[in-house]
Amino acid sequence: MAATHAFLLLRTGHHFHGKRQQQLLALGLRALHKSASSEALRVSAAAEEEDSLPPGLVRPGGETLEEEVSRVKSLREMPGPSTFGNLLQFFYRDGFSRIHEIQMEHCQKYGKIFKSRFGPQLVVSIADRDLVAQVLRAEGATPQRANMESWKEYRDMRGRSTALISAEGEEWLKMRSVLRQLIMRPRDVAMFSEDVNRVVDDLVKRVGFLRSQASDGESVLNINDLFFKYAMEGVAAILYESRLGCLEEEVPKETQDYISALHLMFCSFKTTMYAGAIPRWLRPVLPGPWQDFCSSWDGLFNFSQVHVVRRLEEVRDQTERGEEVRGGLLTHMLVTMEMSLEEIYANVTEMLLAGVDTTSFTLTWAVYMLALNTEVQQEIYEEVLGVLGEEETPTADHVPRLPLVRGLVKETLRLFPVLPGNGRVTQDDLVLGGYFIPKGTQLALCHYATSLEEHNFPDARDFRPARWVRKDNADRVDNFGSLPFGYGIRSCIGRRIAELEMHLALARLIQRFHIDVSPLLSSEVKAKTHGLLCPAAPVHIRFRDRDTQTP
Ligand code: HEM
Repeated sequence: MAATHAFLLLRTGHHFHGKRQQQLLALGLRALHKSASSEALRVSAAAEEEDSLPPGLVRPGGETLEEEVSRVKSLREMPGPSTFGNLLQFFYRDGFSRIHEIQMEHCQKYGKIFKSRFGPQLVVSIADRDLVAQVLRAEGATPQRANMESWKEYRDMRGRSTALISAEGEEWLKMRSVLRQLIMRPRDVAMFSEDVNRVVDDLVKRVGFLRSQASDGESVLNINDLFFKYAMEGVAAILYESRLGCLEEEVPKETQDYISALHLMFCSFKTTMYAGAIPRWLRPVLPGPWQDFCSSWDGLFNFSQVHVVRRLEEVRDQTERGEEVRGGLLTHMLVTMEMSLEEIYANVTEMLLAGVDTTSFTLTWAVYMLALNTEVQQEIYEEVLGVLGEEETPTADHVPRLPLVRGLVKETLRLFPVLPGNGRVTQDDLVLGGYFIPKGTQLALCHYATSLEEHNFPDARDFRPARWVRKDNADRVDNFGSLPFGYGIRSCIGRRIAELEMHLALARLIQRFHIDVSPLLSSEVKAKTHGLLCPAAPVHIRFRDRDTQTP
Protein backbone atom coordinates (compact mmCIF):
# COMPACT_ATOMS: atom_id res chain seq x y z
CA MET A 1 0.00 0.00 0.00
CA ALA A 2 2.96 2.33 0.39
CA ALA A 3 3.23 2.83 -3.29
CA THR A 4 -0.55 3.07 -3.69
CA HIS A 5 -0.66 5.85 -1.19
CA ALA A 6 2.31 7.53 -2.71
CA PHE A 7 0.68 7.52 -6.09
CA LEU A 8 -2.17 9.40 -4.60
CA LEU A 9 0.08 12.38 -4.24
CA LEU A 10 1.78 12.53 -7.56
CA ARG A 11 -0.13 10.51 -10.08
CA THR A 12 -3.36 12.36 -9.87
CA GLY A 13 -4.57 13.64 -13.17
CA HIS A 14 -7.26 16.27 -13.31
CA HIS A 15 -8.44 18.85 -15.76
CA PHE A 16 -10.86 21.56 -14.91
CA HIS A 17 -14.14 21.10 -16.72
CA GLY A 18 -15.61 23.90 -18.86
CA LYS A 19 -17.16 26.98 -17.31
CA ARG A 20 -18.63 27.31 -13.89
CA GLN A 21 -22.06 28.14 -15.26
CA GLN A 22 -22.11 24.94 -17.27
CA GLN A 23 -21.02 22.96 -14.26
CA LEU A 24 -23.72 24.37 -12.07
CA LEU A 25 -26.31 23.91 -14.78
CA ALA A 26 -25.25 20.31 -15.21
CA LEU A 27 -25.44 19.79 -11.49
CA GLY A 28 -28.87 21.40 -11.28
CA LEU A 29 -30.21 19.37 -14.19
CA ARG A 30 -28.82 16.16 -12.81
CA ALA A 31 -30.27 16.82 -9.41
CA LEU A 32 -33.64 17.87 -10.86
CA HIS A 33 -33.71 14.77 -13.00
CA LYS A 34 -33.01 12.65 -9.98
CA SER A 35 -35.61 14.35 -7.84
CA ALA A 36 -38.28 13.93 -10.52
CA SER A 37 -37.57 10.32 -11.31
CA SER A 38 -36.77 8.84 -7.97
CA GLU A 39 -38.88 10.49 -5.37
CA ALA A 40 -40.01 7.18 -3.94
CA LEU A 41 -36.53 5.77 -3.92
CA ARG A 42 -35.25 8.83 -2.12
CA VAL A 43 -37.59 8.28 0.75
CA SER A 44 -36.36 4.78 1.39
CA ALA A 45 -32.74 5.75 0.82
CA ALA A 46 -33.10 8.54 3.34
CA ALA A 47 -34.56 6.14 5.86
CA GLU A 48 -31.73 3.75 5.24
CA GLU A 49 -29.21 6.56 5.67
CA GLU A 50 -30.75 7.53 8.96
CA ASP A 51 -30.16 4.06 10.33
CA SER A 52 -26.55 3.85 9.36
CA LEU A 53 -25.45 7.40 10.12
CA PRO A 54 -22.40 7.35 12.34
CA PRO A 55 -22.65 9.45 15.49
CA GLY A 56 -22.30 13.18 14.86
CA LEU A 57 -22.81 13.02 11.11
CA VAL A 58 -24.58 16.23 10.18
CA ARG A 59 -27.16 16.09 7.39
CA PRO A 60 -27.23 19.27 5.27
CA GLY A 61 -30.81 20.30 5.61
CA GLY A 62 -33.59 22.72 5.03
CA GLU A 63 -32.39 24.08 1.72
CA THR A 64 -34.05 24.09 -1.67
CA LEU A 65 -32.16 22.84 -4.70
CA GLU A 66 -32.14 26.33 -6.26
CA GLU A 67 -30.64 27.84 -3.11
CA GLU A 68 -28.03 25.14 -2.98
CA VAL A 69 -27.09 25.55 -6.65
CA SER A 70 -26.78 29.32 -6.29
CA ARG A 71 -24.39 28.94 -3.38
CA VAL A 72 -22.15 26.31 -4.93
CA LYS A 73 -18.62 27.51 -5.56
CA SER A 74 -16.21 26.30 -8.23
CA LEU A 75 -12.85 24.63 -7.71
CA ARG A 76 -11.20 27.88 -8.72
CA GLU A 77 -12.56 29.45 -5.55
CA MET A 78 -11.27 26.67 -3.32
CA PRO A 79 -8.32 27.66 -1.10
CA GLY A 80 -5.05 25.73 -1.05
CA PRO A 81 -1.28 25.99 -1.26
CA SER A 82 0.29 27.23 -4.49
CA THR A 83 1.90 24.79 -6.89
CA PHE A 84 5.26 26.38 -6.22
CA GLY A 85 4.78 26.16 -2.44
CA ASN A 86 3.87 22.52 -2.74
CA LEU A 87 6.85 21.63 -4.90
CA LEU A 88 9.08 23.45 -2.46
CA GLN A 89 7.59 21.54 0.50
CA PHE A 90 7.98 18.15 -1.11
CA PHE A 91 11.20 18.39 -3.08
CA TYR A 92 13.29 20.82 -1.03
CA ARG A 93 11.90 20.52 2.49
CA ASP A 94 11.72 16.75 2.58
CA GLY A 95 7.94 16.82 2.47
CA PHE A 96 7.78 13.13 1.54
CA SER A 97 8.87 12.32 5.11
CA ARG A 98 6.33 14.72 6.59
CA ILE A 99 3.17 14.06 4.61
CA HIS A 100 1.17 13.65 7.85
CA GLU A 101 2.45 16.94 9.28
CA ILE A 102 1.85 18.79 6.03
CA GLN A 103 -1.70 17.41 6.07
CA MET A 104 -2.24 18.92 9.53
CA GLU A 105 -0.62 22.24 8.57
CA HIS A 106 -2.71 22.56 5.45
CA CYS A 107 -5.95 21.72 7.28
CA GLN A 108 -5.22 24.37 9.88
CA LYS A 109 -4.38 26.92 7.23
CA TYR A 110 -6.97 26.22 4.53
CA GLY A 111 -9.81 24.48 6.35
CA LYS A 112 -11.63 21.20 5.92
CA ILE A 113 -11.52 21.19 2.13
CA PHE A 114 -8.68 22.52 0.05
CA LYS A 115 -6.91 21.91 -3.22
CA SER A 116 -3.27 21.23 -3.99
CA ARG A 117 -1.54 21.13 -7.33
CA PHE A 118 1.47 19.35 -8.68
CA GLY A 119 1.93 21.04 -12.05
CA PRO A 120 -1.18 20.24 -14.07
CA GLN A 121 -2.34 17.70 -11.49
CA LEU A 122 -4.88 18.61 -8.89
CA VAL A 123 -5.94 16.94 -5.66
CA VAL A 124 -8.87 18.01 -3.49
CA SER A 125 -8.13 17.19 0.14
CA ILE A 126 -10.90 16.55 2.62
CA ALA A 127 -10.15 16.79 6.32
CA ASP A 128 -13.59 16.53 7.81
CA ARG A 129 -15.29 13.41 9.11
CA ASP A 130 -18.72 14.28 7.72
CA LEU A 131 -17.44 15.17 4.27
CA VAL A 132 -15.37 11.96 4.21
CA ALA A 133 -18.54 10.09 5.13
CA GLN A 134 -20.45 11.85 2.37
CA VAL A 135 -17.90 10.81 -0.25
CA LEU A 136 -17.57 7.21 0.88
CA ARG A 137 -21.21 6.54 1.47
CA ALA A 138 -22.10 7.78 -1.99
CA GLU A 139 -19.63 5.62 -3.90
CA GLY A 140 -20.76 3.32 -6.67
CA ALA A 141 -20.12 -0.35 -7.43
CA THR A 142 -16.50 0.02 -8.53
CA PRO A 143 -14.77 2.86 -6.68
CA GLN A 144 -11.38 4.00 -7.91
CA ARG A 145 -8.66 4.89 -5.42
CA ALA A 146 -6.03 6.55 -7.59
CA ASN A 147 -4.37 6.46 -10.95
CA MET A 148 -2.47 3.13 -11.16
CA GLU A 149 -1.18 3.59 -14.70
CA SER A 150 2.44 2.58 -14.01
CA TRP A 151 1.35 -0.60 -12.18
CA LYS A 152 -0.80 -1.52 -15.18
CA GLU A 153 1.97 -0.67 -17.60
CA TYR A 154 4.35 -3.09 -15.88
CA ARG A 155 1.73 -5.85 -15.93
CA ASP A 156 0.93 -5.29 -19.62
CA MET A 157 4.62 -5.29 -20.48
CA ARG A 158 5.23 -8.62 -18.74
CA GLY A 159 1.90 -10.22 -19.69
CA ARG A 160 0.87 -10.27 -16.04
CA SER A 161 -2.62 -9.80 -14.67
CA THR A 162 -3.72 -6.89 -12.55
CA ALA A 163 -5.08 -7.68 -9.07
CA LEU A 164 -7.14 -5.99 -6.39
CA ILE A 165 -4.88 -2.99 -5.89
CA SER A 166 -4.06 -2.32 -9.53
CA ALA A 167 -7.31 -3.36 -11.25
CA GLU A 168 -10.31 -1.15 -11.90
CA GLY A 169 -13.94 -1.47 -12.98
CA GLU A 170 -15.44 -4.83 -13.86
CA GLU A 171 -12.07 -6.57 -13.82
CA TRP A 172 -11.56 -5.48 -10.21
CA LEU A 173 -15.14 -6.30 -9.22
CA LYS A 174 -14.85 -9.85 -10.48
CA MET A 175 -11.74 -10.58 -8.38
CA ARG A 176 -13.08 -8.70 -5.37
CA SER A 177 -16.29 -10.76 -5.47
CA VAL A 178 -14.25 -13.96 -5.23
CA LEU A 179 -11.93 -12.83 -2.45
CA ARG A 180 -14.46 -11.02 -0.29
CA GLN A 181 -16.37 -14.25 0.22
CA LEU A 182 -13.24 -15.90 1.56
CA ILE A 183 -11.54 -13.45 3.94
CA MET A 184 -13.72 -10.47 4.74
CA ARG A 185 -15.42 -11.62 7.94
CA PRO A 186 -13.74 -12.44 11.27
CA ARG A 187 -15.30 -15.90 11.16
CA ASP A 188 -13.77 -16.54 7.70
CA VAL A 189 -10.26 -15.97 9.01
CA ALA A 190 -10.78 -17.76 12.35
CA MET A 191 -9.81 -20.95 10.52
CA PHE A 192 -6.26 -19.56 10.19
CA SER A 193 -5.92 -19.17 13.96
CA GLU A 194 -3.77 -22.27 14.42
CA ASP A 195 -1.46 -21.38 11.51
CA VAL A 196 -1.01 -17.88 12.87
CA ASN A 197 -0.40 -19.22 16.37
CA ARG A 198 2.45 -21.38 15.13
CA VAL A 199 4.01 -18.19 13.81
CA VAL A 200 3.35 -16.46 17.16
CA ASP A 201 5.19 -19.36 18.87
CA ASP A 202 8.20 -18.57 16.70
CA LEU A 203 7.87 -14.86 17.40
CA VAL A 204 7.99 -15.46 21.15
CA LYS A 205 10.99 -17.78 20.77
CA ARG A 206 12.71 -15.17 18.65
CA VAL A 207 12.10 -12.50 21.32
CA GLY A 208 13.83 -14.83 23.79
CA PHE A 209 16.78 -15.35 21.46
CA LEU A 210 17.21 -11.72 20.46
CA ARG A 211 17.12 -10.36 23.99
CA SER A 212 19.70 -12.94 25.05
CA GLN A 213 21.99 -11.41 22.43
CA ALA A 214 21.49 -7.81 23.63
CA SER A 215 24.00 -6.11 25.94
CA ASP A 216 21.41 -5.87 28.76
CA GLY A 217 20.06 -9.38 28.14
CA GLU A 218 16.49 -8.03 27.98
CA SER A 219 16.12 -5.72 24.99
CA VAL A 220 15.08 -6.44 21.46
CA LEU A 221 16.64 -3.85 19.23
CA ASN A 222 14.70 -2.43 16.32
CA ILE A 223 11.50 -4.27 17.10
CA ASN A 224 10.09 -3.44 13.68
CA ASP A 225 12.61 -5.75 12.07
CA LEU A 226 11.19 -8.61 14.12
CA PHE A 227 7.58 -7.64 13.40
CA PHE A 228 8.34 -7.33 9.69
CA LYS A 229 9.45 -10.96 9.72
CA TYR A 230 6.48 -11.99 11.83
CA ALA A 231 4.00 -10.22 9.52
CA MET A 232 5.58 -11.71 6.44
CA GLU A 233 5.67 -15.20 7.89
CA GLY A 234 2.08 -14.86 9.12
CA VAL A 235 0.56 -13.55 5.93
CA ALA A 236 2.50 -16.07 3.83
CA ALA A 237 1.33 -18.92 6.07
CA ILE A 238 -2.20 -17.89 5.06
CA LEU A 239 -1.64 -16.90 1.44
CA TYR A 240 0.82 -19.61 0.38
CA GLU A 241 -0.12 -22.17 3.02
CA SER A 242 3.58 -22.65 3.62
CA ARG A 243 6.27 -21.39 5.94
CA LEU A 244 9.04 -19.14 4.65
CA GLY A 245 11.49 -19.36 7.55
CA CYS A 246 11.59 -15.58 8.16
CA LEU A 247 11.88 -16.06 11.93
CA GLU A 248 14.69 -18.58 11.75
CA GLU A 249 18.26 -17.60 12.55
CA GLU A 250 19.26 -18.47 8.97
CA VAL A 251 16.60 -17.09 6.65
CA PRO A 252 16.40 -19.31 3.50
CA LYS A 253 17.96 -17.73 0.39
CA GLU A 254 14.69 -17.74 -1.59
CA THR A 255 12.95 -15.83 1.22
CA GLN A 256 15.89 -13.48 1.59
CA ASP A 257 15.67 -12.63 -2.13
CA TYR A 258 11.99 -11.87 -1.74
CA ILE A 259 12.68 -9.62 1.25
CA SER A 260 15.25 -7.78 -0.89
CA ALA A 261 12.65 -7.27 -3.63
CA LEU A 262 10.19 -5.95 -1.05
CA HIS A 263 12.83 -3.64 0.39
CA LEU A 264 13.67 -2.38 -3.07
CA MET A 265 10.00 -1.54 -3.53
CA PHE A 266 9.69 0.22 -0.17
CA CYS A 267 13.17 1.61 0.40
CA SER A 268 13.27 3.16 -3.03
CA PHE A 269 9.87 4.63 -2.29
CA LYS A 270 10.68 7.91 -3.94
CA THR A 271 12.11 6.00 -6.87
CA THR A 272 8.91 4.04 -7.35
CA MET A 273 6.96 7.26 -7.14
CA TYR A 274 9.13 8.84 -9.76
CA ALA A 275 8.71 5.69 -11.86
CA GLY A 276 5.05 6.57 -12.09
CA ALA A 277 5.45 10.33 -12.15
CA ILE A 278 8.25 10.64 -14.70
CA PRO A 279 6.75 10.82 -18.20
CA ARG A 280 7.62 7.93 -20.50
CA TRP A 281 9.56 10.13 -22.91
CA LEU A 282 12.02 10.97 -20.11
CA ARG A 283 12.81 7.32 -19.36
CA PRO A 284 15.71 7.01 -21.85
CA VAL A 285 17.39 9.93 -20.06
CA LEU A 286 16.40 8.80 -16.54
CA PRO A 287 16.07 5.02 -16.76
CA GLY A 288 16.88 4.13 -13.11
CA PRO A 289 13.50 4.56 -11.39
CA TRP A 290 11.55 2.59 -13.98
CA GLN A 291 14.18 -0.19 -14.04
CA ASP A 292 14.11 -0.50 -10.23
CA PHE A 293 10.34 -0.48 -10.26
CA CYS A 294 10.23 -3.32 -12.82
CA SER A 295 12.93 -5.42 -11.20
CA SER A 296 11.27 -5.28 -7.77
CA TRP A 297 7.97 -6.34 -9.32
CA ASP A 298 9.79 -9.16 -11.16
CA GLY A 299 11.14 -10.39 -7.82
CA LEU A 300 7.75 -10.21 -6.10
CA PHE A 301 5.86 -11.93 -8.92
CA ASN A 302 8.46 -14.69 -9.32
CA PHE A 303 8.39 -15.49 -5.62
CA SER A 304 4.60 -15.77 -5.55
CA GLN A 305 4.59 -17.87 -8.68
CA VAL A 306 7.05 -20.36 -7.18
CA HIS A 307 4.86 -20.81 -4.11
CA VAL A 308 1.57 -20.98 -5.99
CA VAL A 309 2.95 -23.51 -8.49
CA ARG A 310 4.36 -25.61 -5.64
CA ARG A 311 0.94 -25.83 -4.03
CA LEU A 312 -0.74 -26.41 -7.40
CA GLU A 313 1.48 -29.44 -8.00
CA GLU A 314 0.68 -30.83 -4.56
CA VAL A 315 -3.03 -30.39 -5.24
CA ARG A 316 -2.69 -32.14 -8.64
CA ASP A 317 -0.77 -35.05 -7.08
CA GLN A 318 -3.37 -35.44 -4.36
CA THR A 319 -6.19 -35.38 -6.92
CA GLU A 320 -4.42 -37.95 -9.11
CA ARG A 321 -4.01 -40.24 -6.11
CA GLY A 322 -7.75 -39.86 -5.46
CA GLU A 323 -7.11 -38.20 -2.10
CA GLU A 324 -9.34 -35.56 -0.61
CA VAL A 325 -7.82 -32.12 -1.16
CA ARG A 326 -7.87 -30.03 1.99
CA GLY A 327 -6.32 -26.64 2.53
CA GLY A 328 -6.82 -22.96 3.04
CA LEU A 329 -7.18 -19.86 0.91
CA LEU A 330 -4.77 -20.77 -1.88
CA THR A 331 -6.05 -24.33 -2.15
CA HIS A 332 -9.58 -23.00 -2.42
CA MET A 333 -8.58 -20.64 -5.22
CA LEU A 334 -6.69 -23.39 -7.05
CA VAL A 335 -9.47 -25.91 -6.75
CA THR A 336 -12.37 -23.63 -7.68
CA MET A 337 -10.43 -21.68 -10.33
CA GLU A 338 -12.88 -18.80 -10.07
CA MET A 339 -9.86 -16.73 -11.00
CA SER A 340 -7.29 -17.62 -13.64
CA LEU A 341 -3.84 -18.76 -12.56
CA GLU A 342 -2.37 -15.40 -13.61
CA GLU A 343 -4.99 -13.61 -11.51
CA ILE A 344 -4.10 -15.81 -8.54
CA TYR A 345 -0.36 -15.02 -8.93
CA ALA A 346 -1.14 -11.32 -9.15
CA ASN A 347 -3.50 -11.28 -6.18
CA VAL A 348 -1.24 -13.15 -3.79
CA THR A 349 1.62 -10.89 -4.92
CA GLU A 350 -0.32 -7.70 -4.25
CA MET A 351 -1.77 -9.02 -0.98
CA LEU A 352 1.65 -9.99 0.32
CA LEU A 353 2.99 -6.60 -0.66
CA ALA A 354 0.09 -4.85 1.09
CA GLY A 355 0.11 -7.05 4.17
CA VAL A 356 3.63 -6.89 5.55
CA ASP A 357 4.75 -3.34 6.40
CA THR A 358 1.22 -2.23 7.26
CA THR A 359 0.94 -4.91 9.92
CA SER A 360 4.50 -4.65 11.20
CA PHE A 361 4.41 -0.87 11.66
CA THR A 362 1.12 -1.14 13.53
CA LEU A 363 2.56 -3.81 15.83
CA THR A 364 5.64 -1.68 16.44
CA TRP A 365 3.54 1.36 17.39
CA ALA A 366 1.23 -0.77 19.56
CA VAL A 367 4.12 -2.24 21.54
CA TYR A 368 5.82 1.15 21.84
CA MET A 369 2.58 2.70 23.13
CA LEU A 370 2.21 -0.13 25.68
CA ALA A 371 5.77 0.49 26.83
CA LEU A 372 5.12 4.23 27.23
CA ASN A 373 1.75 3.74 28.95
CA THR A 374 2.35 1.17 31.67
CA GLU A 375 -1.04 1.70 33.35
CA VAL A 376 -2.84 0.96 30.11
CA GLN A 377 -0.63 -2.10 29.69
CA GLN A 378 -1.54 -3.31 33.18
CA GLU A 379 -5.27 -2.90 32.43
CA ILE A 380 -4.94 -4.92 29.23
CA TYR A 381 -2.83 -7.54 31.01
CA GLU A 382 -5.57 -7.95 33.58
CA GLU A 383 -8.12 -8.46 30.81
CA VAL A 384 -5.91 -11.09 29.16
CA LEU A 385 -5.26 -12.79 32.49
CA GLY A 386 -8.99 -12.85 33.27
CA VAL A 387 -9.87 -14.54 29.98
CA LEU A 388 -6.83 -16.77 29.42
CA GLY A 389 -4.96 -17.11 32.68
CA GLU A 390 -1.18 -17.33 32.53
CA GLU A 391 -0.95 -20.36 30.26
CA GLU A 392 -3.82 -20.70 27.79
CA THR A 393 -2.92 -19.71 24.23
CA PRO A 394 -5.12 -16.94 22.80
CA THR A 395 -7.10 -18.00 19.69
CA ALA A 396 -9.58 -16.31 17.36
CA ASP A 397 -12.38 -17.59 19.62
CA HIS A 398 -11.04 -15.56 22.56
CA VAL A 399 -10.78 -12.30 20.64
CA PRO A 400 -14.43 -11.18 21.11
CA ARG A 401 -13.83 -11.47 24.88
CA LEU A 402 -10.74 -9.25 24.70
CA PRO A 403 -12.24 -5.81 23.92
CA LEU A 404 -9.22 -3.95 25.27
CA VAL A 405 -6.85 -5.89 23.02
CA ARG A 406 -9.06 -4.94 20.07
CA GLY A 407 -9.19 -1.37 21.40
CA LEU A 408 -5.39 -1.39 21.55
CA VAL A 409 -5.20 -2.05 17.81
CA LYS A 410 -7.88 0.51 16.97
CA GLU A 411 -6.33 3.18 19.15
CA THR A 412 -2.87 2.51 17.71
CA LEU A 413 -4.25 2.85 14.20
CA ARG A 414 -6.08 6.05 15.15
CA LEU A 415 -2.89 7.69 16.39
CA PHE A 416 -0.67 6.09 13.74
CA PRO A 417 -2.82 5.28 10.71
CA VAL A 418 -0.30 3.49 8.48
CA LEU A 419 -2.01 5.11 5.55
CA PRO A 420 -2.35 8.69 6.82
CA GLY A 421 -4.45 9.52 3.80
CA ASN A 422 -6.43 7.56 1.26
CA GLY A 423 -7.82 8.43 -2.13
CA ARG A 424 -10.87 8.29 -4.33
CA VAL A 425 -11.38 9.43 -7.90
CA THR A 426 -14.91 10.80 -8.10
CA GLN A 427 -17.13 8.75 -10.37
CA ASP A 428 -19.79 11.40 -10.68
CA ASP A 429 -20.12 15.18 -10.33
CA LEU A 430 -20.82 16.13 -6.74
CA VAL A 431 -21.10 19.06 -4.36
CA LEU A 432 -18.83 18.76 -1.39
CA GLY A 433 -18.49 21.33 1.37
CA GLY A 434 -20.17 23.89 -0.89
CA TYR A 435 -17.87 23.28 -3.86
CA PHE A 436 -18.70 21.71 -7.19
CA ILE A 437 -16.37 18.74 -7.72
CA PRO A 438 -16.43 17.40 -11.28
CA LYS A 439 -16.39 13.71 -12.06
CA GLY A 440 -12.84 12.35 -12.34
CA THR A 441 -11.36 14.55 -9.59
CA GLN A 442 -8.76 12.97 -7.33
CA LEU A 443 -9.78 13.30 -3.70
CA ALA A 444 -7.39 12.83 -0.79
CA LEU A 445 -9.13 11.77 2.40
CA CYS A 446 -7.06 13.14 5.29
CA HIS A 447 -7.51 10.40 7.88
CA TYR A 448 -4.52 11.46 9.96
CA ALA A 449 -6.02 14.92 10.54
CA THR A 450 -9.55 13.65 11.31
CA SER A 451 -8.17 11.02 13.72
CA LEU A 452 -6.57 13.75 15.80
CA GLU A 453 -9.53 16.10 15.86
CA GLU A 454 -10.91 16.79 19.35
CA HIS A 455 -14.45 16.93 18.05
CA ASN A 456 -14.13 13.35 16.81
CA PHE A 457 -12.04 11.98 19.68
CA PRO A 458 -11.91 13.93 22.96
CA ASP A 459 -8.35 14.21 24.33
CA ALA A 460 -7.33 13.09 20.89
CA ARG A 461 -3.58 13.01 21.61
CA ASP A 462 -4.03 10.61 24.54
CA PHE A 463 -3.53 6.89 24.07
CA ARG A 464 -6.74 5.36 25.40
CA PRO A 465 -7.67 1.91 24.02
CA ALA A 466 -10.65 1.92 26.40
CA ARG A 467 -12.34 4.62 24.30
CA TRP A 468 -13.16 1.87 21.77
CA VAL A 469 -14.84 -0.46 24.25
CA ARG A 470 -18.60 -0.53 23.77
CA LYS A 471 -20.67 -0.13 26.88
CA ASP A 472 -23.65 -1.86 25.31
CA ASN A 473 -24.92 -2.83 21.89
CA ALA A 474 -26.31 0.63 21.19
CA ASP A 475 -22.95 2.24 21.89
CA ARG A 476 -21.13 2.61 18.57
CA VAL A 477 -17.68 4.06 18.99
CA ASP A 478 -16.36 3.77 15.47
CA ASN A 479 -16.88 6.67 13.14
CA PHE A 480 -15.63 8.18 9.93
CA GLY A 481 -12.98 10.13 11.86
CA SER A 482 -10.74 7.05 11.98
CA LEU A 483 -10.82 4.73 8.98
CA PRO A 484 -7.47 2.93 9.05
CA PHE A 485 -8.68 0.14 6.76
CA GLY A 486 -10.66 2.42 4.47
CA TYR A 487 -14.34 1.99 3.93
CA GLY A 488 -16.92 0.20 1.85
CA ILE A 489 -16.59 -2.14 -1.08
CA ARG A 490 -13.03 -0.99 -1.84
CA SER A 491 -11.83 -1.18 1.76
CA CYS A 492 -8.87 -3.30 2.85
CA ILE A 493 -9.50 -6.92 1.88
CA GLY A 494 -6.82 -8.09 4.34
CA ARG A 495 -8.29 -6.33 7.37
CA ARG A 496 -9.43 -9.47 9.14
CA ILE A 497 -6.16 -11.26 8.43
CA ALA A 498 -4.17 -8.30 9.76
CA GLU A 499 -6.36 -8.05 12.85
CA LEU A 500 -6.04 -11.76 13.58
CA GLU A 501 -2.24 -11.56 13.31
CA MET A 502 -2.11 -8.49 15.54
CA HIS A 503 -4.62 -9.64 18.17
CA LEU A 504 -2.98 -13.04 18.62
CA ALA A 505 0.55 -11.65 18.74
CA LEU A 506 -0.27 -8.78 21.11
CA ALA A 507 -2.37 -10.89 23.49
CA ARG A 508 0.45 -13.43 23.75
CA LEU A 509 3.21 -10.84 24.21
CA ILE A 510 1.21 -9.06 26.92
CA GLN A 511 0.45 -12.39 28.63
CA ARG A 512 4.12 -13.39 28.65
CA PHE A 513 6.11 -10.18 29.10
CA HIS A 514 6.33 -6.86 30.87
CA ILE A 515 6.90 -4.55 27.94
CA ASP A 516 9.08 -1.48 28.64
CA VAL A 517 11.05 1.05 26.66
CA SER A 518 14.60 -0.25 26.51
CA PRO A 519 17.25 1.77 28.35
CA LEU A 520 19.15 1.47 25.05
CA LEU A 521 16.60 3.78 23.42
CA SER A 522 17.92 7.27 24.02
CA SER A 523 15.10 9.49 22.77
CA GLU A 524 11.42 9.54 21.92
CA VAL A 525 10.61 7.98 18.56
CA LYS A 526 8.52 10.17 16.30
CA ALA A 527 6.60 9.24 13.17
CA LYS A 528 7.68 9.97 9.64
CA THR A 529 6.16 9.07 6.31
CA HIS A 530 7.92 6.81 3.89
CA GLY A 531 4.90 5.98 1.82
CA LEU A 532 3.41 4.64 5.04
CA LEU A 533 3.46 6.26 8.47
CA CYS A 534 6.38 4.58 10.18
CA PRO A 535 8.76 5.10 13.10
CA ALA A 536 11.41 7.70 12.25
CA ALA A 537 14.04 5.75 14.25
CA PRO A 538 14.48 2.16 15.44
CA VAL A 539 12.33 1.30 18.46
CA HIS A 540 14.12 -0.76 21.15
CA ILE A 541 11.89 -2.61 23.58
CA ARG A 542 12.66 -4.48 26.79
CA PHE A 543 10.76 -7.73 27.34
CA ARG A 544 10.86 -9.11 30.91
CA ASP A 545 9.21 -12.44 31.71
CA ARG A 546 6.07 -11.94 33.78
CA ASP A 547 6.59 -15.03 35.88
CA THR A 548 10.07 -14.06 37.04
CA GLN A 549 9.85 -10.29 37.40
CA THR A 550 7.68 -7.86 39.29
CA PRO A 551 6.08 -4.97 37.39
C1 HEM B 1 -2.57 -2.99 9.77
C2 HEM B 1 -2.69 -3.57 8.60
C3 HEM B 1 -3.34 -2.96 7.39
C4 HEM B 1 -3.83 -1.70 7.19
C5 HEM B 1 -3.88 -0.53 8.16
C6 HEM B 1 -4.35 -1.66 5.84
C7 HEM B 1 -4.95 -0.55 5.27
C8 HEM B 1 -5.50 -0.52 4.00
C9 HEM B 1 -6.17 0.59 3.42
C10 HEM B 1 -6.42 1.94 4.11
C11 HEM B 1 -6.57 0.25 2.19
C12 HEM B 1 -7.34 1.14 1.21
C13 HEM B 1 -8.82 0.93 1.48
C14 HEM B 1 -9.75 1.88 0.76
O1 HEM B 1 -9.35 2.44 -0.25
O2 HEM B 1 -10.90 2.10 1.24
C15 HEM B 1 -6.14 -1.10 1.95
C16 HEM B 1 -6.37 -1.81 0.79
C17 HEM B 1 -5.92 -3.09 0.58
N1 HEM B 1 -5.28 -3.91 1.49
FE1 HEM B 1 -4.82 -3.44 3.40
N2 HEM B 1 -4.15 -2.87 5.26
C18 HEM B 1 -3.56 -3.70 6.16
C19 HEM B 1 -3.23 -5.02 5.99
C20 HEM B 1 -3.47 -5.77 4.86
C21 HEM B 1 -3.21 -7.17 4.70
C22 HEM B 1 -2.68 -8.10 5.80
C23 HEM B 1 -3.53 -7.50 3.41
C24 HEM B 1 -3.49 -8.85 2.72
C25 HEM B 1 -3.53 -10.00 3.29
C26 HEM B 1 -4.01 -6.29 2.77
C27 HEM B 1 -4.43 -6.22 1.47
C28 HEM B 1 -5.02 -5.11 0.89
C29 HEM B 1 -5.48 -5.08 -0.48
C30 HEM B 1 -5.36 -6.20 -1.51
C31 HEM B 1 -6.06 -3.82 -0.67
C32 HEM B 1 -6.72 -3.30 -1.95
C33 HEM B 1 -8.21 -3.67 -1.86
C34 HEM B 1 -9.01 -3.29 -3.09
O3 HEM B 1 -8.68 -2.28 -3.73
O4 HEM B 1 -9.99 -3.99 -3.39
N3 HEM B 1 -3.97 -5.26 3.67
N4 HEM B 1 -5.48 -1.55 3.08
